[in-house]
Amino acid sequence: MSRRRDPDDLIARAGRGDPRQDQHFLVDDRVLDRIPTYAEEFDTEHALEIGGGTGALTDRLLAVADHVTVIERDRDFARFLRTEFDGAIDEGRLSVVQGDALEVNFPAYTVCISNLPYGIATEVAFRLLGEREPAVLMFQTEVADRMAAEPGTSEYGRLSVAAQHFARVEIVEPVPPEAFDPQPAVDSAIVRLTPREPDYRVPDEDDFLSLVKAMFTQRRKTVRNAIRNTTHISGLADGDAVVEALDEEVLSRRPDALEPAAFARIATVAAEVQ
Ligand SMILES: C[S@@+](CC[C@H](N)C(=O)[O-])C[C@H]1O[C@@H](n2cnc3c(N)ncnc32)[C@H](O)[C@@H]1O
Repeated sequence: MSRRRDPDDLIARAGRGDPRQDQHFLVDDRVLDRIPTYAEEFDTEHALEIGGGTGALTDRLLAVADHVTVIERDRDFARFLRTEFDGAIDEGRLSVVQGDALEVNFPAYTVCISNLPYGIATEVAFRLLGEREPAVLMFQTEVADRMAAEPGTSEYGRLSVAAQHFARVEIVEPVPPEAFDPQPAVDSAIVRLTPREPDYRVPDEDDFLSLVKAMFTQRRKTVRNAIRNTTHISGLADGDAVVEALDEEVLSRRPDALEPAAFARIATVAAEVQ
């Protein structure tokens, strides 16, 4: 790779990040250089970056992608990115979108590679999962662990089921606070999401995710009670009918022990009896 921009130089010119705005900029060149390598097996024709900041990662993405779209909420950093990368913009290789990543439309990207703003990382993850495109994302470790968690663990929850439903989830690198400026109060980890078809079917994706969301509000109850108590969240018209149609084996388990396929089975039975 040719010489990339120095992250400390970028901060010196763009200004330091404000932690209250989720602005923790990567300053460790080795981590910055490694991030695109985790996407080597993916189509990097159009990379989406959420939260461009001073552009240290944008610079690395421009070295591997034909086109990069950066979404940055902060007006000053968005303006800085447009000036700093005016050459790439003139060549038609970079688009800078100033706005909130939870609100703006995503372009038709082929891979998302981002050091996410942690305050909205879980919501962004749900949004990205629905896009069914590959991703390499920096999260705080606690969120990365939840995505990769196995049934029966305290980290296992709605995010685990959704992530594993859409993708193979791999934690590819732990990243310490010292890699950032300013340093976050938490440890971080890079997660790779490789889209895949699950080995089970769901009748309707939205209904499945609503059911999972509902059941995890009662994660330590039995499945029987969780189904009955959460119809206002799951949208099930008749929770009792669903319970009656399910086997005792699943009804007596707890939602936090159910693998994604078991939630899919409940969603299938629910669709049949509604
Ligand atoms: C953790 S920093 C990463 C910056 C840069 N990519 C890097 O790696 O150094 C997150 C960036 O997301 C931006 N941001 C925060 N909330 C955002 C939102 N809702 N939508 C888009 N960008 C946001 C912040 O201004 C900040 O620049």
